Amino acid sequence: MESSLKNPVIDFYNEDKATEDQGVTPWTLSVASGYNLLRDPYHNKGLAFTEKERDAHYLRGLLPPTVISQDLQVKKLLNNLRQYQVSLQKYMAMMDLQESNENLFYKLLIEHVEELLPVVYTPTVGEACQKYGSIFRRPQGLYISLKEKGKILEVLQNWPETSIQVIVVTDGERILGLGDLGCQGMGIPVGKLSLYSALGGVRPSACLPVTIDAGTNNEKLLNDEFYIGLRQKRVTGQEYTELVHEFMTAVKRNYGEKILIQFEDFANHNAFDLLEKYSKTHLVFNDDIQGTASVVLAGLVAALKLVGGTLADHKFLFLGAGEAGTGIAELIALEISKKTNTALEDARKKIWLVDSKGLVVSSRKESLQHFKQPWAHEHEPIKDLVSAVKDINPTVLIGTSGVGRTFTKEVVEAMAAINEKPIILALSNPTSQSECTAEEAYTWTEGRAIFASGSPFEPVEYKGNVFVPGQANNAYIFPGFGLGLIMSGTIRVRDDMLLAASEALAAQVTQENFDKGLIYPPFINIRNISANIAAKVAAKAYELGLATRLPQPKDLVKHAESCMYSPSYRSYR
Ligand SMILES: NC(=O)C1=CN([C@@H]2O[C@H](COP(=O)(O)OP(=O)(O)OC[C@H]3O[C@@H](n4cnc5c(N)ncnc54)[C@H](OP(=O)(O)O)[C@@H]3O)[C@@H](O)[C@H]2O)C=CC1
Ligand SMILES: CC(=O)C(=O)O
Ligand SMILES: [Mg+2]
Repeated sequence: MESSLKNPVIDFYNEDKATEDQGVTPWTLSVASGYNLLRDPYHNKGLAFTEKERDAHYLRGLLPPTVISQDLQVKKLLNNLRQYQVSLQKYMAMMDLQESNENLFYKLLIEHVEELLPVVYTPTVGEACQKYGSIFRRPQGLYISLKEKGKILEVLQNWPETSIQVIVVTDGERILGLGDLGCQGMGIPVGKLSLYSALGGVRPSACLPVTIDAGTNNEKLLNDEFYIGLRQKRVTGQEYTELVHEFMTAVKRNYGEKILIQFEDFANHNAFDLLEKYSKTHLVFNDDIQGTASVVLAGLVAALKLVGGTLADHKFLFLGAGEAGTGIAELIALEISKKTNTALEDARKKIWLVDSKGLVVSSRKESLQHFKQPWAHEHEPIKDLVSAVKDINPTVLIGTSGVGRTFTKEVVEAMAAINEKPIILALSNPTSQSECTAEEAYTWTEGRAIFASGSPFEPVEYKGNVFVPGQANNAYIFPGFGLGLIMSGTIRVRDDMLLAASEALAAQVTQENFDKGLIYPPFINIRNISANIAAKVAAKAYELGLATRLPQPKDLVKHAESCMYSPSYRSYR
């Protein structure tokens, strides 16, 4: 990748802002041209180069004579993608496009987000990570392994872009509900950052995917000849801590105080501690703990319109007491506590969690990990979920176990027996790990469930009615949340910002959505939704005195929209 990357010759995205915010030179005389221009994914337009551009940039003869519009390119690519029967082939075609013509990739993704989200994100990204070694073509992010220990700052400087605003980092130990995929977890930061740009409008060149390779305990990968990571067991303790700390320190040193770092798909034995440790010194958030919490709270608040009552009137039961489960539980409790002016401990009493050993109860407290302890209420032990449902009588059942088909017919029927409109959220990803399918949820509740899942399901026909399941995925939150932090120059994340994001998302659910039983707005409006989320998050940051970009813009929604990356081609002078 040559210098043209850093010195675009185009009417650069939001030039004035880019200059002011990131110190980028907006105009430069260094011109990528000819063959190199066609090989430069950031400036390539393929057949859309105009006659004048072909003359000016030495492209004559390098392209066939026809000139087509970007819209026609999108149409052609969509037609081509639809020919593939296998999702992974679609994924690879999308990755090839991203690596050959970035603007076209984003235009296609933005304009057909509902069709293509399952391709670049869950569920297909899960399979892509499992097979990442076999399908690996070109690096899409930075690999920081134990081999780089002691020189991580230099490694960061190898990345061709300098004005990075957001990093998504994983160590690959808990990739979706697929377990430890080691270095091949890279598909997740790459996918998440594609959504930062497509859904949240963060400039693609400001995004950096990172995978920390501290080894893997996945024997299958260790024995796989195509595995791309270190062939050793994971390091733990001091060695792991030092590696991550060196990375965190180098990132701040290289990119400054306002660089946003999103932790993604770390195992829970590291995730909570890293969040706690670095939230004091860095702009960090954990998507699985906090982003998920914000999206689920939004869905539940919206669902109140369908089921009635306040959040405090409901009772919540989780299958899975890890990052997602306890993260969501805590934000629900916080919201209830704030809204009803009650103590957090009392609000927590409305929430129950089941882990692999059964209901989390006080008699287990000594042996529980610290993040489960606030949920260890007084109750006799219960081993299985059906008994827990029958005993606790929840109005809301949330799956965050990472284990598929754990909401059995008996469990769902028990929910339906207790509730007129049971709220059932099967959040585990990818589709194979979903606690139940949409069809099961609607059939077993005779069409009464309010259902959403982490990975998408098709609409279901049941007794002549069509039920449209929602997608409860943190993808609704993190792109807009990140945009809000970046555009306001915020330096720390606070729970109140997550609540603000949640409120903004819930407010985007329309009567038309409710009439279809939906508790989330469709993804088709996501850029508008993200602008609203960004505005609320930024407003909260200004209110808390954590935003550094002053003065505060008067209309934050308009400001968010004006900051958003557009994938339309610019004309090359
Ligand atoms: N929809 C969305 O936006 C998101 C979805 N997720 C999904 O949520 C799932 C869990 O992620 P995360 O919370 O980070 O994972 P964790 O590993 O932190 O937590 C998993 C929890 O599930 C429990 N568990 C595992 N197996 C069973 C079982 N058979 N019965 C009951 N409980 C069980 C574990 O129990 P124990 O503690 O005893 O081991 C643990 O408490 C993943 O599939 C992930 O893809 C995550 C983030 C966002
Ligand atoms: C969606 C997501 O972040 C997860 O499943 O881990
Ligand atoms: Mg995740």
